[in-house]
Amino acid sequence: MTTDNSEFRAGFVSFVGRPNVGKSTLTNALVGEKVAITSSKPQTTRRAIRGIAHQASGQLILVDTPGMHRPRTLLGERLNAIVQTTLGDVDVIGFCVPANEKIGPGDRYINEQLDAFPRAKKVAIVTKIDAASRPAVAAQLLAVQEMRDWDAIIPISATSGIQLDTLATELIKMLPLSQALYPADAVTEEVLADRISELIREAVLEGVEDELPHSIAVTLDDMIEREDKDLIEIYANLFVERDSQKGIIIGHQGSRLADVGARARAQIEPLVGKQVFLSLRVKVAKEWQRDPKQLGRLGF
Ligand SMILES: Nc1nc2c(ncn2[C@@H]2O[C@H](COP(=O)(O)OP(=O)(O)OP(=O)(O)O)[C@@H](O)[C@H]2O)c(=O)[nH]1
Repeated sequence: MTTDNSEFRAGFVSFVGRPNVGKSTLTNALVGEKVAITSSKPQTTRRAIRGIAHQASGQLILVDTPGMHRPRTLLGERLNAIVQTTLGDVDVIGFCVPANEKIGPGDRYINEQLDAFPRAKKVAIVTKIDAASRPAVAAQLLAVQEMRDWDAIIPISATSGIQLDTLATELIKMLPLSQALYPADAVTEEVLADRISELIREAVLEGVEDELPHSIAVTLDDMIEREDKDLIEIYANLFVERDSQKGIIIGHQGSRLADVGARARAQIEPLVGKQVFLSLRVKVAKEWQRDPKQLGRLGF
């Protein structure tokens, strides 16, 4: 290991930004393994997930937060509280803004919130540069520069792998001198059950209508390692808010749910290194986003 190197740095970095700007995709690209779920639906990240990116010069511990936005429900308030606690603790905050969308009120709101964390270095990351023309990227870099006195401004593309090493190197330079905080092969601290739940949520979100994503929560009832076979049995619940949503998820004669199960299994099997039997049950928890008791039960 490189821990005896006196120049080695290690610390915590969190990416913030409007929903859908590419924070989870960036986390995954830096870590090189699927640790945070990504989705084309906004606001799908609900937990502070840690991914760890290892470089010769240091170790970046990535704390993935839910999207920061003006809260409208109790769930929204709790999510914002998670963001506040997380950001109070990190060495660097990476403010993400996509190259292919104009800076708007949502971006400015988040930028203003960053004043509350004077300890953290602040880096602007212009994401998705593969999806914008060169002049548009240049214009976005200028617009971002006007927002505050950043410690660095770095354009990247997570999906095309552009400038990811540069970003990692620059972020590591801003971390404190420290020996490695995790073993070199660690990619995440999140417990297996949480990662499995997130993969199931991701599978459910694929191809559903816009109103649904906020209304889905996944809990695991049980995970049983079979002794007679190379098999893990996973029993999971999908919570929705209304009966009508239950129908959407299950689909005609259970066809959608079967697809969801197949997609989730394909993601979970490489993670656990075994065959997976997955049982999904769809349940209705009325208005769970507004009910403190239910939120607690569902792990928020
Ligand atoms: N073209 C392009 N698309 C990207 C890039 N990074 C992410 N995306 C897409 O943008 C969408 C949102 O990405 P996510 O990583 O889920 O965004 P997020 O900011 O984590 O979103 P929330 O979890 O909702 O906060 C997905 O459809 C990604 O495939 C990129 O570098 N280039």
